[in-house]
Amino acid sequence: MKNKVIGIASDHAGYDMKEMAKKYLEEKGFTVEDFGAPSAESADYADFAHPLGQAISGGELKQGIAFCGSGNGINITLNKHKGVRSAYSWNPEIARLGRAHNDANICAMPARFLEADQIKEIIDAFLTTEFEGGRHQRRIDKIDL
Ligand SMILES: O=C(CO)[C@H](O)[C@H](O)[C@H](O)COP(=O)(O)O
Repeated sequence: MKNKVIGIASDHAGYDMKEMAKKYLEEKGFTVEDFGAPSAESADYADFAHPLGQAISGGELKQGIAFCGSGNGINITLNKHKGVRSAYSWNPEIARLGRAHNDANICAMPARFLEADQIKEIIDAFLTTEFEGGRHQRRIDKIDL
């Protein structure tokens, strides 16, 4: 398990915010493993979500950040992977709750509906919040089929 490594993925619609977030995370001292998209050229979110989901599900990476235009497609795809809990995070409080209550291991955001500063705040909330455990662990234990 790589601890200070964060996986990141987007489609074309999330590409610019992915690049921005990658730089922000690197400035904070994280190593970022980029699963694409490689550019803002039209692409399909599942092609980049699945490799990130596999890395989290397989235990190779502990946490990830993901973007698509609305955030829906990439979030839906990531959550198909066993053990992945991708929280659809459109503001910092939702991201904080995703960690505190859901032990989310991926933070998925709607790139076309957020400014860069909002995304930085969401990432900060996601990365600095600990899982509370207790009753929330019992609930999480019931998620995977
Ligand atoms: O938001 C998305 C999926 O939930 C994608 O990022 C796409 O951008 C969206 O589906 C719109 O597609 P388009 O090819 O960018 O018009």
